[in-house]
Amino acid sequence: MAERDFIRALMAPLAGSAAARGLADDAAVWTPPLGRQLVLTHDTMAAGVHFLASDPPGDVGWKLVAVNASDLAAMGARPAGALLSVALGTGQDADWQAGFARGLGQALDAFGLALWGGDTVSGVAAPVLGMTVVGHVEAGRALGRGGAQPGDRLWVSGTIGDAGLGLAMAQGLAPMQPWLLKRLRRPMPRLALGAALVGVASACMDVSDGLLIDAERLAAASSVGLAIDLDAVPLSEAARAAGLSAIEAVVSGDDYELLFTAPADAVVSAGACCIGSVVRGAGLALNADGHAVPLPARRGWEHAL
Ligand SMILES: Nc1ncnc2c1ncn2[C@@H]1O[C@H](COP(=O)(O)OP(=O)(O)O)[C@@H](O)[C@H]1O
Ligand SMILES: Cc1ncc(C[n+]2csc(CCOP(=O)(O)OP(=O)(O)O)c2C)c(N)n1
Ligand SMILES: [Mg+2]
Ligand SMILES: [Mg+2]
Ligand SMILES: [Mg+2]
Repeated sequence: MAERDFIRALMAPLAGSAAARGLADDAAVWTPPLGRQLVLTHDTMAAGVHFLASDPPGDVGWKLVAVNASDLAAMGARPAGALLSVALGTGQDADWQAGFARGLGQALDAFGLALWGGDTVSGVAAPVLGMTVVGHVEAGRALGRGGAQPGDRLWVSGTIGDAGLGLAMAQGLAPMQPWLLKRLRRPMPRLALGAALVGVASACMDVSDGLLIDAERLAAASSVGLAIDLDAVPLSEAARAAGLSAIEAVVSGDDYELLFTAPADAVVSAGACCIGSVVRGAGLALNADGHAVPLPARRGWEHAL
């Protein structure tokens, strides 16, 4: 398919907002809501690194939107629009492209994002997808990683470790369980929770690389320590049945849950679990069954450059 046909046939139908101008101009033109601050983020997904080239293309499209929306959720932002970068190889034929567009469109709809534009290239050895998303918050109210105070409690949404098990399944290393595979391939960013945490959470981030490595980042940004009770880390029924332990769950990554702190007297919405507290000092202290647990050497995913 020619680049212009890809844009006309697959992308333009997803780009119905006035801001996108039918993808017929050189750029989008968007009017931000009065008095709101823009929140902007970008995440990349590369074949072999973030997904398998053999994954269903609709799932790849969904996940690209979801991981970006998750960073908006972490900031307490309301989603507005997205710019998409597509670099494809010969393995991504017309069927793959149509499937990708379908999953992408489903996620844009699900998370309230308009497709505003992007860029398309071919000829790369392995597909690489990038997305910039734009959201907005009430001015001065964006959440961040930096506000945790000693005495606050530490919370996490949903369940942790499901996607890591899903990855082992996708790689053929564990018996297939559709619900866990779905947790890897169709993550549900916690947009409603993030928005509800504005004015409640003292610090917030999403968990993409692993709960421990991400908690270390929150602790460092807030200049505090975090005491984490491994027994309190929420595991799904499916993960327990698969034999997952908490110490495995907290380093597995791809969770796209929210990790946040709030004052001890704050009313935290349902769907989150208290897993510890904010303390003076630095770094993480792990506990299980009332005993200190040494920090594992590998605490999550980090790209080596
Ligand atoms: N290549 C880059 N150039 C500029 N900023 C970057 C780059 N990579 C990451 N960042 C910024 O660094 C911060 C942390 O990025 P990252 O670890 O990717 O966050 P997340 O895990 O939430 O996606 C973000 O504010 C992001 O915008
Ligand atoms: C094929 C494959 N291998 C490994 C993983 C696991 N994985 C790779 S990178 C990563 C962390 C998230 O990616 P990153 O680029 O750091 O996203 P960000 O934290 O910036 O949102 C995880 C969990 C995967 N999802 N797919
Ligand atoms: Mg990122
Ligand atoms: Mg993030
Ligand atoms: Mg991210």
